Amino acid sequence: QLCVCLRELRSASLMTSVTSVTSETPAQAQNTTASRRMPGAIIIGVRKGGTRALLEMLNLHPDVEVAKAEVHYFNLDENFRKGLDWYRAQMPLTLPGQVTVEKTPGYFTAPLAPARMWSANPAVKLLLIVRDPAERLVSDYTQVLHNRLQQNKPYQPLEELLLRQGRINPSYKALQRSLYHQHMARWLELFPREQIHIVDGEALIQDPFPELQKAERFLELVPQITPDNFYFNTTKGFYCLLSEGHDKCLDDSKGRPHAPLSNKAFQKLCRYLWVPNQIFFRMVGQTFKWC
Ligand SMILES: Nc1ncnc2c1ncn2[C@@H]1O[C@H](COP(=O)(O)OS(=O)(=O)O)[C@@H](OP(=O)(O)O)[C@H]1O
Repeated sequence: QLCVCLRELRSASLMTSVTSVTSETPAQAQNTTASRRMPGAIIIGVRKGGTRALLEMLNLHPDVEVAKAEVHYFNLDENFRKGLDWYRAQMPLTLPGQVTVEKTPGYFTAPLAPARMWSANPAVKLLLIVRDPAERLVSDYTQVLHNRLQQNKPYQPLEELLLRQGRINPSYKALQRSLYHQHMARWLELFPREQIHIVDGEALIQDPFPELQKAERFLELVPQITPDNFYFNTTKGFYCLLSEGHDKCLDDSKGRPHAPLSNKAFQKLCRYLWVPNQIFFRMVGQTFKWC
């Protein structure tokens, strides 16, 4: 009930600290004080990896409250300058014992994000959802293309950006974001490996429940999410969420048809990514079935 109440408070954007009205002693009342707390866990990336799905799925747990919008605190200087009080104010109301989770996929590739996050809270738990980096690149391009089309801006075909004189163009930004080992190395300089939980993005699409069970364990939550929280929506082509009689699918920006890329160019990309992927697998002690 408190959880439902909190959700209402959050959507009404009320004050930063609210005490429930009961006939408790001040100490008991303090225990039910809802306030905006620093995140106990952050989904740091990867962009287009399934970060929104993971956040919404974690939010099924009654002891998890999530920041609905991406906060971009540790990656954008203009937000970072606003300080930790500003950051905390972006968080949802929670009760003691609940875990606050935020997701900003831009953190993973931002050079300064690991050190900034470490100084804010070296004990914060990190979640990284990964996906085949070749597919991720195409999805990344598709999103940029969609935004440019909406703003009537010119755009280049993917193949033109990805290839220069028939070879993979290493300065293409979306390709750099897919070199997971380079970014991961920076996080592992500061955070111990066991403080970073890696979620398999493809597995989350195929069958979300087992991935959520692992995430619950990592976050030391009492298991509460069940297979009944998910159903496959044939129209959407993805699993959607069921909770307290409500169902929720992610919006149409998730699962868009990907921009075209010739099979030949895609194979070149896969070959290019093979070594970086092997380095990443070794670095994290986990392997994935990527192209
Ligand atoms: N259940 C469910 N419903 C819809 N979409 C799902 C789901 N699970 C994972 N995905 C995949 O999430 C991909 C988008 O990833 P992100 O949310 O990380 O994107 S973003 O970086 O925040 O823009 C999105 O990628 P694309 O298919 O390339 O659009 C989806 O494949």
